[in-house]
Amino acid sequence: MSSFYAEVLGQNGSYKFFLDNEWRESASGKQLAILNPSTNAPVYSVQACTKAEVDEAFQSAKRAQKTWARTPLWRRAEFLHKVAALMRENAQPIADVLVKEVAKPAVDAYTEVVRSADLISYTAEEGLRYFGEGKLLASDSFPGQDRTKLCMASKVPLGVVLAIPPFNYAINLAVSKIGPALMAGNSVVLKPPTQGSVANLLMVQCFAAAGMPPGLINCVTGRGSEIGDYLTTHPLVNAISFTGGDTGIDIARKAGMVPIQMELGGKDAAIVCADADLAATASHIVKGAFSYSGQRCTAVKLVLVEECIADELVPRVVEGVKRMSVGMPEDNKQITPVISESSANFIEGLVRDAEAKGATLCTGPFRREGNLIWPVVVDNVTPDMRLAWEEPFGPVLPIVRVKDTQEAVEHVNANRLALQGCVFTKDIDRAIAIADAMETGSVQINSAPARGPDHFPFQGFRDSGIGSQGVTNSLAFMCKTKTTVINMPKPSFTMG
Ligand SMILES: NC(=O)C1=CN([C@@H]2O[C@H](COP(=O)(O)OP(=O)(O)OC[C@H]3O[C@@H](n4cnc5c(N)ncnc54)[C@H](OP(=O)(O)O)[C@@H]3O)[C@@H](O)[C@H]2O)C=CC1
Ligand SMILES: O=C(O)[C@H](O)COP(=O)(O)O
Repeated sequence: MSSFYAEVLGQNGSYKFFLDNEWRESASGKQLAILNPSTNAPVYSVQACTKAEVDEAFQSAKRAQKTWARTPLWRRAEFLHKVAALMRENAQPIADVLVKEVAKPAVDAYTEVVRSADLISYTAEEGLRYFGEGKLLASDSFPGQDRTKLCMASKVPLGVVLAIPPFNYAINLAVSKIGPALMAGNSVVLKPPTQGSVANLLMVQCFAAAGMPPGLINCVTGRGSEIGDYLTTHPLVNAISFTGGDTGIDIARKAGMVPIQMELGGKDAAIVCADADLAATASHIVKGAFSYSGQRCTAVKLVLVEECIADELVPRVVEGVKRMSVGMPEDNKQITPVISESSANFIEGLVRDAEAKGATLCTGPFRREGNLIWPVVVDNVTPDMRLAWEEPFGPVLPIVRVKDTQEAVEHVNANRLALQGCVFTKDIDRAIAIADAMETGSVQINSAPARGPDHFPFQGFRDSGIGSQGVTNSLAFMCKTKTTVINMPKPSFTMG
């Protein structure tokens, strides 16, 4: 690894954590092993930070925030542009680490880092406009009021933001929190996913090298199950931005009066109408379901197809899936090992449950070597099967044959998860009617679900989230409104 990262790695081969612009080893003396999903062997290790170090991280972030909030907006933007440039320069080493930590195909890992740099640049520009404007309200628009009060509504920072991203977009979902938080004048305590920690530490080095004031971002490493509660209930937390699974529901319950932004799991369904272009639909479904081996919150995790065309659609999907390459992320295969052995066991359990209850495995017998699972298309899934409702987060695509689109919509709306969905039809009126009836955060018409482009609003309903992301909505989350009212002795009308 280049000298750019010399300070990040300790002499004992373990990666350090970052506090007050210093790379440090934890006083715990304990390191966490990160297993390479492709081999299940340790590949890196990081510090298991102590509660005292978490306290220090928050205290230092609190100090830094006071100064940062007084830093002119254009300087905040200038800083973020420098970070983005450094991330582009260092995209390859960060991507190489992602390949080993989370088994993301090499090209996709690189794309994620570049996309993240672009997100930072966009946030800097959008933030300049967003925070550069406030509102002036006059009292006489309210019934019975004279024009004696002028109200200035401005956007002020929240304070210290706790950012917790998941493994699957460890860099992109870290910067989608950090960028808006910093533009708004907040400081950040970052708790990276354990698998994805080293990539996050290298990313933090890009912030440090861009001239970051001490404490503006502190990055503490450790297992969520060990230090998670301590972090999320810390008295110095002023906001939490979390992306992950159902853990987020527990965090939300405990958060109290702290503003939270939650992006949680999904069970994104593709509704296929009888009049859809089946070749294009099958191609969107295959890509949507199996990119990064289905480990995307926005992956197609269920197909609901009108039964009159199911026998035409399913073979096209299966044909596409059989063409996918399976193997190691370094070789840039499309299907790579899933994140962990326990995840692979969970995915296998869902498939076995469906098989035992009479579903059809269209891609042949279930095949798995370690964490590598060959892609599975499961047809004739029925509502009594777990696959009809649960999120596999793996390369498995369940297909439910429905009598009509009303049954499909009812199925979508009965799930506790409600992130995205999509509908395929040539009839735009029908597409709009179905999209309106689907009670999910987003609906794509004639394409698979996707988060990007990253400035689009992105939100989950029900157990899939609280609040909305996308650059502008995240900027809005990262601030609060403050009003200052000018009271005048008598009504005053401009130019009046
Ligand atoms: N809606 C969306 O935008 C997205 C949702 N997701 C969802 O995320 C899930 C997969 O990601 P995964 O990383 O496995 O999710 P997890 O919920 O397991 O972990 C997410 C993050 O939370 C941390 N964490 C774990 N326990 C706690 C705790 N008690 N308190 C605070 N933090 C904790 C993890 O750290 P550690 O790694 O140390 O356990 C990790 O950094 C899927 O359900 C997926 O759908 C993923 C991407 C986007
Ligand atoms: O959270 C996720 O899984 C990703 O943000 C999905 O992003 P994409 O849909 O643009 O791949």
